[in-house]
Amino acid sequence: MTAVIHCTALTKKFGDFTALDAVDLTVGPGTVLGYLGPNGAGKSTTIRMLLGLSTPTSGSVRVLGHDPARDPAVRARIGYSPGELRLDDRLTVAQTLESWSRLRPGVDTAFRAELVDRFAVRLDKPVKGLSTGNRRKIGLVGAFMARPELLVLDEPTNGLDPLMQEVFLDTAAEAAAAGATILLSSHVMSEVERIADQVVVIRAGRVVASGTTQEMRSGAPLRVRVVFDGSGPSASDVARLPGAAAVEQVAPQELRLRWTGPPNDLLRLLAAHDVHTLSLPEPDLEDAFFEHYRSPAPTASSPSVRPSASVH
Ligand SMILES: Nc1ncnc2c1ncn2[C@@H]1O[C@H](COP(=O)(O)OP(=O)(O)OP(=O)(O)O)[C@@H](O)[C@H]1O
Repeated sequence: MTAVIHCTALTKKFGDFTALDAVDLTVGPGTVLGYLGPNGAGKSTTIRMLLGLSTPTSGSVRVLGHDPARDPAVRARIGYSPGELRLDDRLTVAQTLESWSRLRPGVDTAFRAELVDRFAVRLDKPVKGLSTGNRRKIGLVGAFMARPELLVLDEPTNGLDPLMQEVFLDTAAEAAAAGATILLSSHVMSEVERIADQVVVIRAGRVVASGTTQEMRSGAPLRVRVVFDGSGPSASDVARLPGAAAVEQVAPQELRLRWTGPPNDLLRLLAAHDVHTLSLPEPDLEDAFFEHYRSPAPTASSPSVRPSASVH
């Protein structure tokens, strides 16, 4: 099966600065990929190369089997919602959507009208002076309206109110159900968790983790809270266990800590005491994500957790 996105050792330098460093990324058809990373991680840099808007310093990028910089026709098969949408300020919203529709084949005008309705877009407004959220909504209608094979969405909910975020998630889920491949760059874990099958986390231009949302969650530390009847183990005893981190004695009979891995050693230690309450909630993707923020930035000698990302 041909990958929809296939990047090999993708590298982008701006002068001496390496914004993206040998990223391998393979996204199979029909996959919804959450592409996550803190500010400046390299998400938009990757996206611009996927669209042929910028060329790699080294490495290769293939989108729908083509090199997007050499074969710009492939752009017509991609629905793109940029992080910052540039619009022609002389046009109205209706004229903007009409001009985009003329540029690309396959726009279903009935579906476009439905999207305008869903996203509560005011067609008669001049684009000049539109709010960030309203600009975002136009960009999303433009991305979805031709039912493209690949949707590349750069922080699509930035500036949207909660109702519109829901509309976006429903529309993206509908496109995915119809077989579209989606690359969703985001800071918002909850939305990624709702629709992504796979997650890739980049940081300082490198892939630091990748896997299914479930795998990401299971690799995340548990936030443990334990309250004892009587005395418990000392914080230093708990901190000596290899899975423990950030152990805090928050009250004479209460400990809080983060735990990574199977909790057997911890349970054995706790069982020697009289435990009143033990709370060990299921980690969520937010925890997994912030774990990658907290760990030291990757360097050449300490590469990523799983340095390449292959998701199908
Ligand atoms: N044209 C450019 N010239 C110089 N540096 C650039 C250029 N474009 C991006 N960078 C730098 O490359 C790094 C990655 O930027 P990028 O916009 O890809 O990050 P991002 O993950 O999309 O971040 P954000 O979430 O803030 O949008 C940043 O340090 C940025 O300052």
